[in-house]
Amino acid sequence: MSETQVEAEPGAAAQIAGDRVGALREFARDLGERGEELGLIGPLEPPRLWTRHLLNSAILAPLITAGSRVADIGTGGGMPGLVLAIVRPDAAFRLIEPMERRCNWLNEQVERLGLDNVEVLRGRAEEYHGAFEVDQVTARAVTALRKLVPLTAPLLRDGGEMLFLKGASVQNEIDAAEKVLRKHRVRDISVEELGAGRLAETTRVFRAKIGTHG
Ligand SMILES: C[S@@+](CC[C@H](N)C(=O)[O-])C[C@H]1O[C@@H](n2cnc3c(N)ncnc32)[C@H](O)[C@@H]1O
Repeated sequence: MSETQVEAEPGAAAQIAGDRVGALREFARDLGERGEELGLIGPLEPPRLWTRHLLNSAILAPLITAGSRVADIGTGGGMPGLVLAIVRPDAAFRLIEPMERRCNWLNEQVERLGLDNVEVLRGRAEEYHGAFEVDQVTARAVTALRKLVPLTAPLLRDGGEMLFLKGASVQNEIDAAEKVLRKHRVRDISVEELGAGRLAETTRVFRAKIGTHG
């Protein structure tokens, strides 16, 4: 097993997670120790757990609105939904994940960390269309934008917001998604670079609203 990264940029972690940094560290420890064996992270990930996964997810926290109802799609081992739920106890998170083993892991962490703002829902995002409405939807590494928009837009209230962590080819994804963006009334699109001056690796977020209100 590879050695888990000693917390990179501890100053940044404390700054981003505030008084929740202890809980984030507990989660990091468990994910680093058991994540590979449980198939939650690849064998190359433990040495870059903080840089690539935890801080990369937590950096979205300031974009979560106080009191927001949030759905995270394809949470896997916890990124970004569980990390955000740890850092933002003032928002309510639904983590939607089809794989049973990953849901068991997420539920175990929710219990262990005493999180009362998280509900883990086993299934695919499309199974929850029409079941509830949220204010914000998040996702990382689930699918390309042209598929992600139809998966997530029906979960959002009119005026709700999409926050997707994306890689360097995000503009190509936006271009390829032109039709579905129009079909789902996605507006106010921006790509923001987060973490500049705080993290060694900055993160891109696709940010947009849907519908006509808000
Ligand atoms: C590559 S993993 C990424 C996991 C996590 N978001 C991360 O960044 O580490 C993709 C995850 O999306 C889930 N997934 C795939 N299709 C989905 C769908 N239609 N609805 C919800 N989750 C889905 C998979 O089960 C898997 O856990």
